[in-house]
Amino acid sequence: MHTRFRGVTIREAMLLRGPAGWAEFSPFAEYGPEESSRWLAAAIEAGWQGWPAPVRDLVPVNATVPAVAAADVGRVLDSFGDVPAVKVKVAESGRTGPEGVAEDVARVAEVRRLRPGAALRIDANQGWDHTTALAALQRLAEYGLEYAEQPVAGIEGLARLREALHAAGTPMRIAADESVRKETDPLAVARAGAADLVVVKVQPLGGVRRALGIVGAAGLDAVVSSALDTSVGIAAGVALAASLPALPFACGLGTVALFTEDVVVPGWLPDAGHLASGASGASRARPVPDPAALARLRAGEDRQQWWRQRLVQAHGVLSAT
Ligand SMILES: O=C(O)CCC(=O)C1=CC=C[C@@H](O)[C@@H]1C(=O)O
Repeated sequence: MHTRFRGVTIREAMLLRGPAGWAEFSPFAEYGPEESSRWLAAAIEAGWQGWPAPVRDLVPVNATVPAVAAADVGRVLDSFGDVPAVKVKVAESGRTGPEGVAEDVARVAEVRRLRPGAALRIDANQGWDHTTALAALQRLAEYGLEYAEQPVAGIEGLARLREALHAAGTPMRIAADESVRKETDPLAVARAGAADLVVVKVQPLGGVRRALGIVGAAGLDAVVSSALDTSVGIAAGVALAASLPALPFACGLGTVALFTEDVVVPGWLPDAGHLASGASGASRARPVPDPAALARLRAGEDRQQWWRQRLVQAHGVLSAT
């Protein structure tokens, strides 16, 4: 990866080839069999079932700006090209005190300076406490945020913050991410009225169809994001975004731009701020890995063995349910 993101600089993924096309199984290294089993369900859908037909061709995407210094923002933005929206990471672990918040504000201000017309959203990955979030979002509101993604942890935390922002005269849309994909009940946040929209990721939610069902049952607008997938996994995100009945916000599916290299050549990067689902009959709805890139990026034998073991364990969970 060009920049450390979510604590990683190397993204590992297992690729599978089924009759419907290539599929990705890439739960983060610290995830156990239970959580990984949903990622495997998504891979099985991708490789052995395929996805529902798209209802739109073009999926607008956002640039994703990791928690870099303000001076590096321009370089990151340039790698995404001209996009309609930018998501800025804030509240990085260990940087949630006053100094960290000042860095976050500087990063957002720099994005706003460089992309005055873009829709802007922040993602705190539940890193702030209530007081810090309230103060930080009131400062950040000045830059015109379309929403704040998971500023604090928990469904009750989101609801309380949303009300406090209203009461303080700075109402702001709240998006739930961890409160959807990490909860045993992904609909609880919607039922509690704790968020205005949901962020949905295909692999953590167990596939395109399951994610579609969750969005429908939640009755909220949805933003589809990547799980930092290779272009093979991005195709599943595009399939979901292209089959949602409504797509009012740009999606976090441009993350191949954060990689130095991808298994598909060229990687699936936004073109004029969009990815094409192939609904129009054109294009590359099912990307195919490049054999030379696969050979170059192949993990060592031990690591491959570890991934095979994870696959077997995740499969064990799936077949027991
Ligand atoms: O939503 C985006 O713009 C890109 C995807 C993204 O931010 C993430 C992908 C994978 C892991 C997460 O830490 C992170 C997120 O929190 O949404």
